[in-house]
Amino acid sequence: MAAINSDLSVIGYTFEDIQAMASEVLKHSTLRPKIGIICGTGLDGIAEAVENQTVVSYDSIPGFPVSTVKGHSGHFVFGTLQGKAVLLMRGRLHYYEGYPMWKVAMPVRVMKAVGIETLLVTNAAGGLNPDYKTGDLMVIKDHIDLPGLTGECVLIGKNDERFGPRFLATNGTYDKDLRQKFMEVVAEMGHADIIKEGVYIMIGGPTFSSTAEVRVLRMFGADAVGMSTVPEAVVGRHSSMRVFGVSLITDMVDFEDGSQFQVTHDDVLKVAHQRAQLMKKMFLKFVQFID
Ligand SMILES: O=P(O)(O)O[C@H]1O[C@H](CO)[C@@H](O)[C@H]1O
Ligand SMILES: Nc1nc2[nH]cnc2c(=O)[nH]1
Repeated sequence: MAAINSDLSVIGYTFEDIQAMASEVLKHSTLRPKIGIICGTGLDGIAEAVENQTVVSYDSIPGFPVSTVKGHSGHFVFGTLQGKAVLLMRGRLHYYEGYPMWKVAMPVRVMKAVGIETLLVTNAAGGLNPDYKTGDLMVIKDHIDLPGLTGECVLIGKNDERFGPRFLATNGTYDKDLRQKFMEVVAEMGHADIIKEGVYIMIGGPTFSSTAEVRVLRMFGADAVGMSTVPEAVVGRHSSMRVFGVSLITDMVDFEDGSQFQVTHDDVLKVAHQRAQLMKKMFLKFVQFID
């Protein structure tokens, strides 16, 4: 593998680095999945449903970063869901862990090189829309890339056209058919009451938002806030993948000055675990409809 970042005119991993990592991952399985799933904080229950599992630890892949956050275990899982080959990431990378933005989403390029065409992303998020409740699911219809708007877009740096175009349109990032199908699946399962569709805003973290910040995020038109997903979705689209995202609302953010409620990561994990089984069932049904 080429030395990572040895050429300072290149920000990030070269095309050859990514191909080498994908070859390393592919050595572990004869499956050739076209569906990739990134599990959000505490949301890797779906991995339990994967049959014929092969696990590939991130630290066994030369040059691959490791996840450092509780609730993100740090490996790929190959296997089948309802007979369909899938590749799961149990553990994502976050900007606040200290990784530069281009590194946060590099696993999506590895997934693309492995053959993934449809990327399903989950996350835990704080509810900003006052109509939402803890435990609701929000299908992401659009996002606000707050780091991107302030100069930390995931695509900053020299662009290799083999990854995708220099300039990327990000309207329509979240595939309309997939969104509709997920909503239908959830409604058929009798859970129409907990499913919403809304706008996800990414903040850098790791601080949860102050009350004044929450007001700004709401003014921007966001329905849920979190610290991930957007770089992955943008790189997914840059790689011509179909992208779908869903947020589990793990807490309602504090709208009132002087509120005593202060969310913790353990609160987030608790709600994620409470919803794990239901989300697993939803994904089992949903993947049946993905080509
Ligand atoms: O976005 P995921 O990885 O699901 O995790 C969310 O939960 C963590 C905070 O508890 C943050 O990392 C936030 O982004
Ligand atoms: N309030 C809040 N809750 C979350 N749950 C998961 N991520 C977040 C976040 O960024 N803010």
